[in-house]
Amino acid sequence: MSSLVSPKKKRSLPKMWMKTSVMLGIIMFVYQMVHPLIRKTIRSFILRSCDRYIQKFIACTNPYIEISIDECIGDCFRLSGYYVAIQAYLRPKTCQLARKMKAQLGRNKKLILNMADYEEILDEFEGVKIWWYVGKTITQRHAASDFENRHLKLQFHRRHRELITSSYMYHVIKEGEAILLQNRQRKLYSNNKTSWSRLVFDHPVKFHHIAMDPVKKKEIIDDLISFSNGKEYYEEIGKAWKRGYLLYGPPGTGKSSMVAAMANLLDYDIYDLELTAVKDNSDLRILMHDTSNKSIIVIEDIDCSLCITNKRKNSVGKTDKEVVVVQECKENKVTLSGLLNVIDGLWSASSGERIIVFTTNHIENIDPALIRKGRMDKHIEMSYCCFEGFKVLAKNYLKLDSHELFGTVENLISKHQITPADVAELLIPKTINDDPEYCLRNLIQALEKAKEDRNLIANSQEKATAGEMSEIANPQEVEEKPALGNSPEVEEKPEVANPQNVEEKTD
Ligand SMILES: Nc1ncnc2c1ncn2[C@@H]1O[C@H](COP(=O)(O)OP(=O)(O)OP(=O)(O)O)[C@@H](O)[C@H]1O
Ligand SMILES: [Mg+2]
Repeated sequence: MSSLVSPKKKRSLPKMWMKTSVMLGIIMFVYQMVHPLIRKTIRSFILRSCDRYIQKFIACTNPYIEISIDECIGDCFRLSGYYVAIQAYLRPKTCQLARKMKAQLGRNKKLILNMADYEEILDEFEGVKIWWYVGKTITQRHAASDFENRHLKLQFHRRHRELITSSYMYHVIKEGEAILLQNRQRKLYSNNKTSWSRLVFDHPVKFHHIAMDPVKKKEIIDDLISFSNGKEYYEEIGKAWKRGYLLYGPPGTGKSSMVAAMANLLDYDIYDLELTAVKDNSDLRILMHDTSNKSIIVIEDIDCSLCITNKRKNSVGKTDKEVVVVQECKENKVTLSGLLNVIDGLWSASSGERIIVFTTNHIENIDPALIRKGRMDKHIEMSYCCFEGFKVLAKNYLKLDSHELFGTVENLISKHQITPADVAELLIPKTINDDPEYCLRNLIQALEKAKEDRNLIANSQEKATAGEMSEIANPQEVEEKPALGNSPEVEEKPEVANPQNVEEKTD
């Protein structure tokens, strides 16, 4: 072999290497000498051109398509709703399949597991395999800090492009959002002048705790459920997806409890709007527009809230309480028309499902404009405790479905007005020795006392009316009374009342 290579060529090889090395050395030296910025540009140009060719090469040989979803949007401060929903959708599979996971503390200190960075899991949809992968890119946001922006990437074969883009992606987001909704921590918002502060809403009351006529209760539940499922229906009839409820009745009949039960049934937040804290109509508008979908906006005791009721406007013959309200009205500039405008504006401006609830002890004091159908679609009377309501409370508080004393309770409760709040209070065992029978007897005693009180009142009323009647029936007696001379006022009256008497005297 060695005889085939000429000695001249043998000598020129090391020479060539030397030349090339020198050339490379010079290039490297010049490259090092140029401005770092130019260096960076050259480097990224080379990388980009390589990357393009690499991508082209991969595209020719790789039949898989990728879609990526960023964790943050825009300015990197806002979490992408899609990302969170997809994470929720993948969570059950993550727990089953992922080898590396990240743990977070969620609602009620529940552990939430998500895929760790660079982890991959497999999903299947209508027999098609889809790979999900978590990646991240690091961007320099400030000189001092780098920002990690994660993304979820899904990979699938190009022959399933149509299925994935038109069905699978929607399926994932819909499922994910449903999971999020189920697990979300609901909020109770309360307002100051222009903003809301929030607390975790964790009221345990459900509809089965509410003591009321079961037929009426079912009607309300059906109404709420058909409202919450009625997106398409509301669209079809061209009506905003909103519903207004007016709850009225004496104190302690369960109006506030009903609002909490509604929120629990529909899984909504509650905005407890205190109108007396709001300065004027424009602040009210700000507050109302700052409420979110899937929420109940409740204005408690609407008749006492502001100068927006009939009674407050015509405040002749005011009671002390009313005087206070009228004084407040002068300072407070939220008006009835302002409230109506804001409610109607909110109805037309927002697209999601919302409920507004007014509660009152005095429906007769509310301006009809405020509660007309269309604004307050359903008027619900919360009334005194009936026997069916008592049974609900007995079941809740005493775990009793029946008892020999139920008959007595039924007999008494149908004749005497007692609020569910009072019944509930009487049925709660106060000491460890208070057995159900003791509590029932307490209730019976209270009902019997109410019966006696009512009889007493009725008797005294009867006497009073009998007295009045006899006064009207026998007017002479009335005239004669002054003659009895029992009071100084009566003594003076005849002289003024009967000028003839005076004349007679002078005669
Ligand atoms: N219908 C009811 N069913 C079950 N519990 C009730 C009912 N009504 C009242 N209660 C009990 O009484 C308490 C007070 O009731 P709630 O605050 O709901 O009454 P309200 O009608 O809103 O009174 P107010 O008009 O004074 O605001 C509740 O916490 C609950 O324990
Ligand atoms: Mg209340």
